[in-house]
Amino acid sequence: MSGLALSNVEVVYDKVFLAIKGVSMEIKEGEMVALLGSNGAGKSTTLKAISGLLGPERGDITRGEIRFGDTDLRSLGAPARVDRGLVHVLEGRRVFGHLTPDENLVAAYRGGRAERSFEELRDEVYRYFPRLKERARSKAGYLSGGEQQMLAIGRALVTEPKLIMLDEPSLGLAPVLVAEIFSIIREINRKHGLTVLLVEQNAAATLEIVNRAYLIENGQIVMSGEAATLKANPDVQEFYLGSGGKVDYHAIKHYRRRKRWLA
Ligand SMILES: Nc1ncnc2c1ncn2[C@@H]1O[C@H](COP(=O)(O)OP(=O)(O)OP(=O)(O)O)[C@@H](O)[C@H]1O
Repeated sequence: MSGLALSNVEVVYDKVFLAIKGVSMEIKEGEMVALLGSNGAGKSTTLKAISGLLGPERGDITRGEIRFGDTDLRSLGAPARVDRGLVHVLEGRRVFGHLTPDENLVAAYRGGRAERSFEELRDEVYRYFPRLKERARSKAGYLSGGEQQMLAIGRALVTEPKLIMLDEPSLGLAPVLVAEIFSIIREINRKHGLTVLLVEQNAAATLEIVNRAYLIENGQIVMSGEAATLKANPDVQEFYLGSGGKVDYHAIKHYRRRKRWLA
């Protein structure tokens, strides 16, 4: 069972700053779901709450429940969550720059706790990302931004995940590369039934590939639904897809009112 459910989760940083205000979300096994929102909306905080990485940031879950299958995640540390099949690809392509792609993958392999051999998992990563195989002997620090993102995803894949969380994989990449990476993620989701939670600011590209999405603003989920329904929603078009026409400054009051309504 690899479904994920957040129920009424609240996260506080430094004991005072309420960053996540009662977030509830559900991602069923095999689904590909997005969490969309602008800068500072609370997307990364939500992912860190799920993967158990809030501690080093002085963040605490002060309310709510996070379940993965039938496990309550709050009782587990971050490494134990990876062992359960939950992996988080952090924002910013964290790879070891002084190591080759092969060595980066070895470093992520779970050794004695893994079910499959390293070679098998590595070859699978290279099948998905053939560009990485071509660069297998260069230092990861010299790879392009897109290749580093592929390697970061590859490192997550060798942990044998059931659910992968990706924090803004499109950040700073050219649209053609975003399309390539998104389509590979979609293929892994479809062929291997890997459950995916994709955090993005790039709503237009994301709504093309996910089944469903949640929209987050100021630490609260303001809307959710099937990707096609959201794409057709005029508010989503205006605020997230930038296709609502030119901003009319006479209408700004109306815009603010609708924005408040959405929140
Ligand atoms: N370690 C931290 N300590 C204090 N406040 C934090 C910390 N990390 C994030 N915040 C605050 O929590 C809020 C949510 O931030 P978060 O990084 O989750 O947003 P985000 O939606 O991922 O944004 P971005 O797309 O810019 O990464 C913001 O107001 C941010 O300033």
